[in-house]
Amino acid sequence: MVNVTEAAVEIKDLVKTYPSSFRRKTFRAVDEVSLRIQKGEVYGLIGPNGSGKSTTMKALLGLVAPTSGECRVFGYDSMKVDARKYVGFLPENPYFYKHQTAVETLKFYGKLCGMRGKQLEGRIRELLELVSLEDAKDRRLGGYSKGMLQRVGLAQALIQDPQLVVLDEPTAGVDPVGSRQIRDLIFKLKESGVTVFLCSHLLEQVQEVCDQVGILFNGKMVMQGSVDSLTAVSSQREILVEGIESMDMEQLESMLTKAGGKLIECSAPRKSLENLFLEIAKQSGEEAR
Ligand SMILES: Nc1ncnc2c1ncn2[C@@H]1O[C@H](COP(=O)(O)OP(=O)(O)OP(=O)(O)O)[C@@H](O)[C@H]1O
Repeated sequence: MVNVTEAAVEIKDLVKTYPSSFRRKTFRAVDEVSLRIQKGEVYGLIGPNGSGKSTTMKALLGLVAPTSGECRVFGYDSMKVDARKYVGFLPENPYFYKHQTAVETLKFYGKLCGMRGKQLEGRIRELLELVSLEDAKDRRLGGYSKGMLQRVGLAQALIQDPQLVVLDEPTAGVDPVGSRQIRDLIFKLKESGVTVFLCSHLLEQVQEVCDQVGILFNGKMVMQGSVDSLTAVSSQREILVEGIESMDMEQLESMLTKAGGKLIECSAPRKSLENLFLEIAKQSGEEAR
């Protein structure tokens, strides 16, 4: 059973060094990183290439041994087998046997987790429905698109009904329709109380889906907190007006000046390129493949 009194993830002063060829010095891929994820939260780790995101995740999963510091999953030391019972993982570049179908792949991973028979078959059915791959379940993965492969990867990560899911770039190489499906899946996981720890370069989606965000640069955690607290510009207010054909800008500006403010920008709002793309995809009846 998951320890209900513990945080889902606790990383304390994590350091991971690798040998560097330069004068036999070591290089710090992760440099005293600490973070805590409460149960049911979605936490996003962001940062440029090589900033230490994957290494932090791998240390949490016990796939790399920390040089110093500690990582705990529901209170269990990450290097101990107990910590892995409640965790699902989607690696950055998941490798699947291309000759297997989605059902065969999920059966393989389910068996690795000790699942068998009716329990495993039922779980596979549920997951194929969750990731919308029922129609393609008997096709070989060699013919799957990148978006479909990522969804098989997600189903694989969820096979043993984990309480914590670690997703390393879940939308890498996936088009906007596919990445929106993955975003919706993350929302579904959150709704069902699963804790999600992800890293991504799609900052708009991270902002949409995460409760907490950590920003890594050169292996160091430079900022972390709730998305709202990090993104709010507390000294400004945004007002969106509809139904005015022509506006006396001078009048508006003088009103704002009288109230002690200053008009910084006045323009028609824009939709994001992502929303525009999704609208067009919908209009042209594009089904996610
Ligand atoms: N096994 C290893 N041996 C040596 N150096 C490594 C090893 N694994 C990672 N590194 C180095 O550690 C640094 C952090 O790598 P990491 O993969 O954690 O970054 P990342 O933030 O996940 O990058 P990306 O966004 O490109 O996936 C990089 O400079 C990388 O080259």
